[in-house]
Amino acid sequence: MESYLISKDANGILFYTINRPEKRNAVNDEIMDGLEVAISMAKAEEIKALVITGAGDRAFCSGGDLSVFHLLKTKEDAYPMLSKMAKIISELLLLPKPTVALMNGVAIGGGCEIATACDFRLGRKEMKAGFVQGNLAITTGWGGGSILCEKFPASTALKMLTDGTMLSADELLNIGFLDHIFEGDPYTNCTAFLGKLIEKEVGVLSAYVAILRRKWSDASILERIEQEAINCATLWGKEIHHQKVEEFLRK
Ligand SMILES: CC[C@@H](C(=O)O)C(=O)SCCNC(=O)CCNC(=O)[C@H](O)C(C)(C)COP(=O)(O)OP(=O)(O)OC[C@H]1O[C@@H](n2cnc3c(N)ncnc32)[C@H](O)[C@@H]1OP(=O)(O)O
Repeated sequence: MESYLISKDANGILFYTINRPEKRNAVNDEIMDGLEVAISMAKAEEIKALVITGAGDRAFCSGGDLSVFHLLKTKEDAYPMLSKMAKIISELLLLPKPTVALMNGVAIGGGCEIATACDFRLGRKEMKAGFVQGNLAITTGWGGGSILCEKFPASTALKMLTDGTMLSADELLNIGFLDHIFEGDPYTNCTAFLGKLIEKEVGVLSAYVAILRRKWSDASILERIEQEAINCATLWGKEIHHQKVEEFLRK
C-alpha cells in the first residue's frame, strides 16, 4: 500500500492524502517526500488549492513516526530529519496557492504543525488536536511552533504549546485554530467550504495569497523555523525524551 496518495479533482483542487491509517497517519520519510512532491505539483497553473488530509476516519496525522524516529538518539542524528521536514513545512507555508488542512480525525504533535502551516483548518466534529511534544520532553521541531506564534495571538499559541493537551473541535473553533467544523463526508464538506474561492481565477487567488506570504517573508520566519529545528534537536538528544517515547511504544 502506498504511504501517500495525490489526486486532482475537476475543480483544480490537488489532494495530498497521508495513507497510513493503521499507524494513525504517522509521518515517515516517504510521507515527507510525498508532501514535497505535492507542494511542487500545486504550483502548476491549473491548480487552485492544495488540500492535505489523512486516510480513514480516526486520524489526520499523529505526528512523526515514533517507532522509526526513535532510532535517532543524538542531536546530530535528529537534526537532519527535523530540518528536512521544517523546510518542507516552510514551502507549504509560502506556497503561492491557498492551502487547507482537512482534519478528518486527530492531529497530534507534528500533525498539528502541518495543519498550522495551512491557510485554513477544517475539523471533523469528533476530532481532537494537541501540540503534545512537551509531554515527550521536546518542543515542536518542524517549524509549527514558530508558525503558530506568527498566526495566532501570543497567549493562545503559548497556551497550546505549553499545556500539551488535546482540545476538542469545539474548543479549537473557539480559539480560532479551526475555521470550520464538519460532519459527514470530508471531500463534500471541503469543496463546499472552498466553493466561492475555487470559482475565482487562479491569478486572483495567487495575488491574494502573495499578500499574506510577503508578510511572513518580511518577518524572517524562515530563520525562526530553522532555529526551532535546532532547539528541538538539542532536546531530542536528552535521555528524558527517549524514556518518554519508550513509554508510548511499550503501551
Ligand atoms: C517527530 C516529530 C515531532 C514534532 O516535531 O512535532 C512529533 O511529531 S512527536 C510525535 C507526537 N505524536 C504522538 O505522540 C502521537 C502518539 N500516538 C497517540 O497518542 C495515539 O496513537 C493516537 C494518535 C491518539 C491514536 O490513538 P488510537 O486511535 O487509540 O490508536 P493507537 O494508539 O492504538 O495506535 C494505533 C497504531 O498506530 C501507532 N501509532 C500511533 N501514532 C504513532 C506515531 N506517532 N508513531 C508511530 N506509531 C504510531 C500505534 O503505535 C499503534 O500501532 P500498533 O500497536 O502497531 O497497532
